[in-house]
Amino acid sequence: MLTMDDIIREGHPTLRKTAEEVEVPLTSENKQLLEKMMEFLVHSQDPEIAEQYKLRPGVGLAAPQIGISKRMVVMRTTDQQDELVEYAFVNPRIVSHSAETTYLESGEGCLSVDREVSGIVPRYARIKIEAYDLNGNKVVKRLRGFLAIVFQHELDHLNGIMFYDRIDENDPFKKPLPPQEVI
Ligand SMILES: O=CN(O)CCNC(=O)c1cccc(Cl)c1Cl
Ligand code: NI
Repeated sequence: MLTMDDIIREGHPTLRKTAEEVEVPLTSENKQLLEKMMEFLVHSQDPEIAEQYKLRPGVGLAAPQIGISKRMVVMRTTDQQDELVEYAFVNPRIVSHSAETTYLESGEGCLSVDREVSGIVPRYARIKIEAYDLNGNKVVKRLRGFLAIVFQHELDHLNGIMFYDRIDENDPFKKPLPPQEVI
C-alpha cells in the first residue's frame, strides 16, 4: 500500500515537471498504479487506517506526487448531492471553462507541501473536462464546486504547478473580481 513515505515533497524536481501522456488502453502496470493511488485516498479517509499509518487525508492525488511523471490523477470526495464520487483520470484536460472563478475560503492544502500556505487560490467555477478512465474509455464531464477545484489542483500537478503559485503574493486574500457583464 502507498504511505506518506511514497509522497515526494516540494523541492523534489519531479513536482515541477510536465508529466508525460499515458498510452491508452492502459498497461496493467499503469492500471495497478491508478488503483494503488485510489486505495491511498480510501485509506487516508479512513480514520483507523489513517491513524495507524499516519496518513494525511486527501481528496485527490496525482502520479507526480509519488514520483511518477505520468498524466494520471485520482479524486475521491462527495459531490453536490453529497454522493461519494471516485474518479480515476488518464490524460485529463479542460476543454472549456466559465469566465467566473471561485475559491475555497479555507484555501488549499497539498500532501507534497509540509506547511500551511494560506491565501486565495483562484479556480474556474465550472469546467468541461475530457479524460480516459481506468478501462481506456473516453470520459467527458462537466464539473463545478469542490470537485472542479480539486480537479484543477490535480491537473496543476501534471503541469508542475503548486497551488501556492496561484496565490497573489502581494495580496494573498484579494478576492478575484467577478467576470465583467457585457451590457
Ligand atoms: O494533490 C492532492 N493532494 O495534495 C492531496 C491533499 N490535498 C487535498 O486533498 C486538498 C485539500 C484542500 C483543497 C484541495 Cl483542492 C485539495 Cl486537493
Ligand atoms: Ni496536491
